[in-house]
Amino acid sequence: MSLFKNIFSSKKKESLDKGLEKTKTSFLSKLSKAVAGKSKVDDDVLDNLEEVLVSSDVGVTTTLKIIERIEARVSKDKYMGTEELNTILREEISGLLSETNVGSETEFSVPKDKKPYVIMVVGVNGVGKTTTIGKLAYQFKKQGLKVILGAADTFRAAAIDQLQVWADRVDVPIVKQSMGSDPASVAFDTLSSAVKQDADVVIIDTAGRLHNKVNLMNELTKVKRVMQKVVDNTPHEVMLVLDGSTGQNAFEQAKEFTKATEVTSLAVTKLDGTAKGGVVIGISDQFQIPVKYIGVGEGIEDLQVFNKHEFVDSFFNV
Ligand SMILES: Nc1nc2c(ncn2[C@@H]2O[C@H](COP(=O)(O)OP(=O)(O)OP(=O)(O)O)[C@@H](O)[C@H]2O)c(=O)[nH]1
Repeated sequence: MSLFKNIFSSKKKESLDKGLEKTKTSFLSKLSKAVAGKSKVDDDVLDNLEEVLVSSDVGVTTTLKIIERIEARVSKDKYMGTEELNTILREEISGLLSETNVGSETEFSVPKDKKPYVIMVVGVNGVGKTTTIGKLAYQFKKQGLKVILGAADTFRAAAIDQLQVWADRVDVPIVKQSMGSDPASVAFDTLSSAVKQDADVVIIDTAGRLHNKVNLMNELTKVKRVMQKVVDNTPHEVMLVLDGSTGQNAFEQAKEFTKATEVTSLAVTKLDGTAKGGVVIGISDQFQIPVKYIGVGEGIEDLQVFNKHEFVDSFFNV
């Protein structure tokens, strides 16, 4: 590995460790309480562990899966000391994440055979959608790719303004219209402009009003249909942004959005500043949709490509 890559990975690790600090501290302290005074993993310890995982936002279904696996190991090995629990939990969570086809990437990238590569971003207000688009544009631009943003969240003027702020910050072009205009028309203009300018990546912000699912579904369907008039088979990626700090709410939003449109990737934001980072484990396990990115801070560099091995390492390394 080159020196540059080494420096980069250690910076990434540092920022991931820092981002997951609250989740980790809370999780490990609950875990040590769960085994306090016990030398062997028994039914009581497993019950406590179940509570720890559920209260760490791993989600009930995924928690039960993990508990069942540990139970099976305990009954096979006959004896398991509580001091081994951390290692065993780490192995089981790693194993669980390895079974899904997610989180093996380590670098920001877009397929080279799709130009422009079109990402449509969905998610409710306030989850960090605009920030994630800005951070992503920054990463792609850093690689020398030509990026264009489309402000198709025309429902609120603030959404357009915020995207403009990020476009200025990253220094990439943005296509926008006035508030209230047709999002599909903005998407059309953005793609046309991308084709004309020979852009590599297009990121389209859309409104995510969940209070009326039928409207949302119709709107997203229309945006997609209109995009396809300009570039075949677009969007190539529909990315749902979820706020990790909302824990179980993020699960609910994932369920609702996947009903309204075909979501192909997830970004989980605000993992720093929350103890609910376990949500990434549950979401990765339960939705057959890759968590591609995680937000670990408000800064422009604070978006990471989600890698399950790095995540589990950071989670369990004390
Ligand atoms: N700590 C932290 N804050 C974040 C992260 N991602 C976004 N935020 C903050 O979350 C707030 C909302 O982010 P926006 O990007 O404006 O959210 P949005 O989903 O576009 O919401 P609207 O603009 O209201 O539609 C901002 O204050 C961001 O700085 C993250 O990974 N960590």
